[in-house]
Amino acid sequence: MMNYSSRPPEEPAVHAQDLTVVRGPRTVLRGLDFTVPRGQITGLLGPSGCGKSTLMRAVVGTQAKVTGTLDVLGSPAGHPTLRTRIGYVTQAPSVYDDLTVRQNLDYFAAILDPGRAAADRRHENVTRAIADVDLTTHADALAGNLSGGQRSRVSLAVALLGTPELLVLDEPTVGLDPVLRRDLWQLFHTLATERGATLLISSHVMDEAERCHRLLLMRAGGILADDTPDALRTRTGSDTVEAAFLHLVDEATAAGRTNTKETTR
Ligand SMILES: Nc1ncnc2c1ncn2[C@@H]1O[C@H](COP(=O)(O)OP(=O)(O)OP(=O)(O)O)[C@@H](O)[C@H]1O
Repeated sequence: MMNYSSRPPEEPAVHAQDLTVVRGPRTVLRGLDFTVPRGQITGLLGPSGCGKSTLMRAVVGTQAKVTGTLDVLGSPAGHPTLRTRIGYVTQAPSVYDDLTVRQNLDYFAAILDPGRAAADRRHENVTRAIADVDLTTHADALAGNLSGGQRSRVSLAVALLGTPELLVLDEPTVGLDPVLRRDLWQLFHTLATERGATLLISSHVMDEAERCHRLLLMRAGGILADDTPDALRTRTGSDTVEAAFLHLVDEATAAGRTNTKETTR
């Protein structure tokens, strides 16, 4: 179990101020301010191309041309000490097709926790991670013979190996059937409530927003809202987060029109 006793309770897992990212000729994220609280699930939602993956890459330290402030678990994003404290799952499953599920995990476990003395601990961690993602009955199957959803779950199991404090998951439920999606969201809640992990999860499926403790709603490289699902619904007088999002988009578009009129006057 992780020990958080030395950090102040109010310190967020992620703190961004004026976060800006340029990719190629484009400014993809424009001066974002937000925080991600510890021990909760924060959903990062918005339409395709709005900058969700870029924001996640910045948080895990793999994105170039990042300016502004971006602190992660008390250190600047990308700091070497963060490598073992963050689990990151990209949209493309990163598994070796010619290895079984268990062999894939054994391989990554050996990198994280090397040496003969750690063999028993590695075995335990690998078995737990495989069970966490519900692949115990497929542990000896070649990854190349698994379905797309099963391969994504192997990637997730790899990210769970080191018991990370912060899990950054880029669209982890894409292509999964409703039962698996529900089971994965149950796992995410268990990781937050029982293991104290912080989860930052992107999705463009609005019904998944209802399962998050907090939401960062994004649009066109900006943050449209940073609130709880309940507060968003109440503030916009909407029944669902999807309706709240559309309301906020209309509001932002109308405000943009007003600004344009004002500046062209
Ligand atoms: N290498 C690049 N050079 C220039 N622009 C890029 C590059 N990679 C991504 N972009 C642009 O940056 C923007 C944000 O991309 P990003 O992948 O972060 O969006 P996203 O919200 O994660 O989308 P999706 O939900 O489809 O994965 C997009 O408009 C994309 O076209």
